[in-house]
Amino acid sequence: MFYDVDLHSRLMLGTAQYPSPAVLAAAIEASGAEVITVSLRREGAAGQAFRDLLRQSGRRILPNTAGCHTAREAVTTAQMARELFGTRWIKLEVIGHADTLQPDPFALLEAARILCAEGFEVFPYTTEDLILGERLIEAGCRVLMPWGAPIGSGQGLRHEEALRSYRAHFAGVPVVIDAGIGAPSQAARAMEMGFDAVLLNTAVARATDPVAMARAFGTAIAAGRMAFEAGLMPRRDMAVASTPALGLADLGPADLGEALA
Ligand SMILES: CC(=O)[C@@H](O)[C@H](O)COP(=O)(O)O
Repeated sequence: MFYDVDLHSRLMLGTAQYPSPAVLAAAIEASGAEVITVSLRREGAAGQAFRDLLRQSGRRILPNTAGCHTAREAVTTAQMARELFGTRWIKLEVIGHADTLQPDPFALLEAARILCAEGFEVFPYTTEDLILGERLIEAGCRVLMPWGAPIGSGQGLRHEEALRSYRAHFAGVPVVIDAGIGAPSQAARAMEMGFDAVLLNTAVARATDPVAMARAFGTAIAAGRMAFEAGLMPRRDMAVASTPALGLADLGPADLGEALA
């Protein structure tokens, strides 16, 4: 449940950097994603044609504030997005660092407070910091989106242990891994760890065949979730024989002699 919306697909797909609008449309279709995210600043919600393409996809649109560097910019962009797309959903990105594209935690929290108070349903792109997560919840966010790795890096779950703690700490909150996912196996891993969804863009848009890659991600994410729900076996440090010893002949020295006679 993401702000009282139940989704079947746990993949949220970005719409930037595709080789053509036709490939984007086909990738959305192949992915099975029910939520697509669009950047107002990067695409400039790029004209009517692009918006029409997104609407025709029939998917729920999650506008995002990618490219914003201050709380003020992000708030204004969110307000524009609400007008343009007629949605209260907003993926809130406030970038603090040009190299790492990592979130600015202070500006993020400031913007989240303002937007939640204005009735927005905020999906905050955040680090895996637990205290920041708590403050975002206090501000009114009902979803958290920690990064897997820096945007566009394809590194996967860079701080897996921290993300594991994050998942456990916010057990009752929908948590989406956002950014840095490079391969379907990494997305499946996130799902196996119990995250609620994965948001990604570059790995599909920049694939040699974006449509096939979108399908691969959709399948991997569904499989990862299925594995989580099936209950993964505990990881062990030592070997444990998988074949039961029960019922095996107990060939002591005497029996052995007989058997060989
Ligand atoms: C599309 C979008 O919202 C990005 O800012 C997002 O965080 C995706 O990151 P990747 O491109 O690394 O998947």
